[in-house]
Amino acid sequence: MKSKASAPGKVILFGEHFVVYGVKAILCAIDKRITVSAEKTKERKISIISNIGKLELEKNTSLSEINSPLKPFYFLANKIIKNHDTGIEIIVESDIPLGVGLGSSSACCVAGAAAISRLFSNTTKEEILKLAIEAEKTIFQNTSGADCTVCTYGGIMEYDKENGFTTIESQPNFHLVIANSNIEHSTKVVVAGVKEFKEKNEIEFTTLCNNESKLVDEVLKEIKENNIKEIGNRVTQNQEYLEKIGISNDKLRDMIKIGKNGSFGAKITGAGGGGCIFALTDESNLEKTIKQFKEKNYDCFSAKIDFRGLDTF
Ligand SMILES: Nc1ncnc2c1ncn2[C@@H]1O[C@H](COP(=O)(O)OP(=O)(O)OP(=O)(O)O)[C@@H](O)[C@H]1O
Ligand SMILES: C[C@@](O)(CCO)CC(=O)[O-]
Repeated sequence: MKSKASAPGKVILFGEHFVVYGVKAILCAIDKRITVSAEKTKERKISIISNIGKLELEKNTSLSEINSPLKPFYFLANKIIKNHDTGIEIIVESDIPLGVGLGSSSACCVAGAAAISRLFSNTTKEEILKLAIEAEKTIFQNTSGADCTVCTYGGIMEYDKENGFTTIESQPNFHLVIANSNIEHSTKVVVAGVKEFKEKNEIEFTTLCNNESKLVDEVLKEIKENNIKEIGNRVTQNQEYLEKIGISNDKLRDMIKIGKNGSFGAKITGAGGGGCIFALTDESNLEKTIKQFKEKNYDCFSAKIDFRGLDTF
């Protein structure tokens, strides 16, 4: 028997990094996916095959001995098959570029948790999300849980660490143009850098958290009114807060300048330090924005909101 699951990547529209410290964020899932298939095997090993490499280990290997980006899959498989007399083979297929802020790790953890657990029982989305966050913590202990949540449920949502998520019911008519700096980041490393900034600048960081929190509340009102111009201004304002915490660089600033030129606003999305930015557009300025990135030889594509979330088949 084979079990298959897929989960979308994501864009953080507002609130990355501040969400780790309890501020509300706004996120949406995007139409790029990771698909994981899992199959029981007679050989009692855990084997993982992905476009980024392979890992094959005996059951019950200590996690501290595993130095592989495939560790979250091993963690999930070992936890789930612990009491079953079986091995497992996992295959990962991805169309989400890795380490650029589009939630590849969360999509892996969500699709992995679903594909593996559903070989044994009919796990709910809630249970899968819990497993996925545990798996993500094997590579990035401090995760806010925001990314796994939106990859599980899809759509557009507000999220905070204490209260979890609330779906945003109004479906704004915007398009996102995502441009990739092709500078890979490690979310864990960038988040650690922000922690250092916070510790050295406690007062400034608290002010930034308060400002971000107000900004997110205003955006939630503007989304209801579909006021795209105003939402775009908030995107640009949010980027200023991200500049202050040190996760931007010259290339990202150049991309944001290009993005802002044709669109309603542009900012980094995800951890930063590299990775992607997005520009907020609608039908009126979508093509122009894409053209401007292409003219400067930036890798870019338009993304739609994914409303499917986790899919199992
Ligand atoms: N195709 C893949 N196959 C296996 N593992 C993958 C794949 N893509 C991503 N991963 C997992 O996700 C990790 C990258 O996660 P990281 O958090 O650094 O970036 P991201 O999730 O793409 O960005 P962000 O967290 O900012 O959205 C990899 O080290 C690996 O563990
Ligand atoms: C940087 C961060 O806010 C988002 C990464 O996509 C980290 C997190 O929320 O776990």
